[in-house]
Amino acid sequence: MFSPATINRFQNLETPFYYYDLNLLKQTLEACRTASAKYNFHVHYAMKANFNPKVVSTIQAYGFGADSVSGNEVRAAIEGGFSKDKVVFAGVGKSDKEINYALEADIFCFNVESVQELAIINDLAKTKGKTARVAIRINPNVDANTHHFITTGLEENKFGVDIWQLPNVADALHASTNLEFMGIHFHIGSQITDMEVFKNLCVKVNELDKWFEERGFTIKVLNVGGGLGVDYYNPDTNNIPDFESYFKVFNDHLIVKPNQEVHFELGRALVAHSASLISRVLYVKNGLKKNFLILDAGMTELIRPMLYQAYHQIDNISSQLPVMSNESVNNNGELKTQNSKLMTKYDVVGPICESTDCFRKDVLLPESVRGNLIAIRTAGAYGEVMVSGYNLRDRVQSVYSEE
Ligand SMILES: Cc1ncc(COP(=O)(O)O)c(C=O)c1O
Ligand SMILES: N[C@@H](CCCC[NH3+])C(=O)O
Repeated sequence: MFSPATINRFQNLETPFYYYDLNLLKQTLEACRTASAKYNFHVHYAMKANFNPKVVSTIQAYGFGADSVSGNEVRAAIEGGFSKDKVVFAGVGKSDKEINYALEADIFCFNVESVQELAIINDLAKTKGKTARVAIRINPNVDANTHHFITTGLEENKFGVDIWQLPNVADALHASTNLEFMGIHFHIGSQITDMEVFKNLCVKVNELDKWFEERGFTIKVLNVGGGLGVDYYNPDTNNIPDFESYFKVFNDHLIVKPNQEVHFELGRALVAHSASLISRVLYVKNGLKKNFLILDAGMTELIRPMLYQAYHQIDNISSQLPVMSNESVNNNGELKTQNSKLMTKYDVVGPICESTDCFRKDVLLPESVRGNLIAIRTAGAYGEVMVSGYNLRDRVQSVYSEE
C-alpha cells in the first residue's frame, strides 16, 4: 500500500521507475540479522538480486557479507562497502580476468564449480605467488520444488560438481600447491517456500561433510546458499519473510562441528518486497475479446513474468486516492476512494514489440484510464538488475522513499 502522499509524489514524476521503500528494506534486514544472530549464522547478500548502489550500501551497513557471480559484482560489493574478507565469488564460468581480479582483491573465498576451474585458480594463484581460498560447490541433486527455470541443484543443471566427481576433486585439492580448502558450498534454487526442501539439503550437507572429513579434509565453512522465497501474492500483509523458521530448520538439521561456520547467501528474501515498478497507463485498448492496458513499462524493465511466468501483484494506485468531490464521504463518514469504480478485466501489457510482453492476462482492476499509475509489486529482486536496452529503451529510473 502506498500512502496518498506517496502516490501524489509519483504523479509528478516521469515513469517508469523503480520505487524503493528503504524503510521496509531496513526492517527486513534487521529481521534477518536478528534471526541469524540467534544461531551465530553468517549471511552473505547475493548481489545478483539487486546491485543498485543505494540498496547495496544500505545492506552492507548491517554487517552482512556479499556473494558475487562476476568480477564486476566482486568489485561492486567491495566498492559498495562490503568488507573484502566477507566476499565470496561463485559462477560456473569465471574468466581468467575475473579470477585474477578477485585474487588481487584477496576476497574471502572462491566457490568453485568444477575440477577444471580448480586447476585454473591454482595456476593463476601460483603465478601471482598467492594462495586462493576455495570452497567446492557441490550439486547435491536435491529438488528445490520451485519453477524448473530457477532450480539449480539437480544433476541436469550446470551448477557445481556432481557427487560422483568428488574423488577427482579430492585428488586435485591434495595436488594443488596454491589453494586453501575452506569448505563446501551448495545452492539448490531460488524462490523456495517449502521448508522441507532445506531439511533435505541439510541431510545431504551432513553426508558430504562426513565424506570430506573421512578423507582428511578439515571443513571450516558449510555454505548452504540462498533460495528462501517470498510471498508475491500478499505484498501488503506478508512483506517480511519468516527468517526465524528458515534459520531454525538449519539449526535443527545441520550437524555443525565446533570451529565450523555456517554461511548463507540470501538475495530475493532480503530485497524483493522493498521495490515496486511504477508505470503509467498509456492507452486503454478495447478489443472484441480483450481489453488491453498498455503501460509505459514492459519486459525491458521487468522480465520475470515473461521469463518464468512469475506472478507480481498489479495495482492501479491512482484508484487508491481519495475522491475529491462533494460526494467524497460515504455513509460511515469514511473517505471514498476511486477504487469504488467498476472492476474490469485487462491484459496488462508493455510497449515492446514482442507478443510475450505481457505482465499478466485477465487482471481484475478498477476501470482504468490513460495516465493512471500502475504499481507492479515485489519487484526488488531480479527486477532492476535484469533490465535490458531492447528496442533502444530509456534506462529505467530509481526513486527512493528517503528523498
Ligand atoms: C550461488 C547462488 N547463491 C545465492 C543465490 C541467491 O538466491 P536467492 O535470491 O534465491 O536467495 C543464487 C541465485 O539463485 C545463487 O546462484
Ligand atoms: N532471476 C531469477 C532467479 C535466478 C536466481 C539466480 N540463480 C528470478 O527472477 O526469479
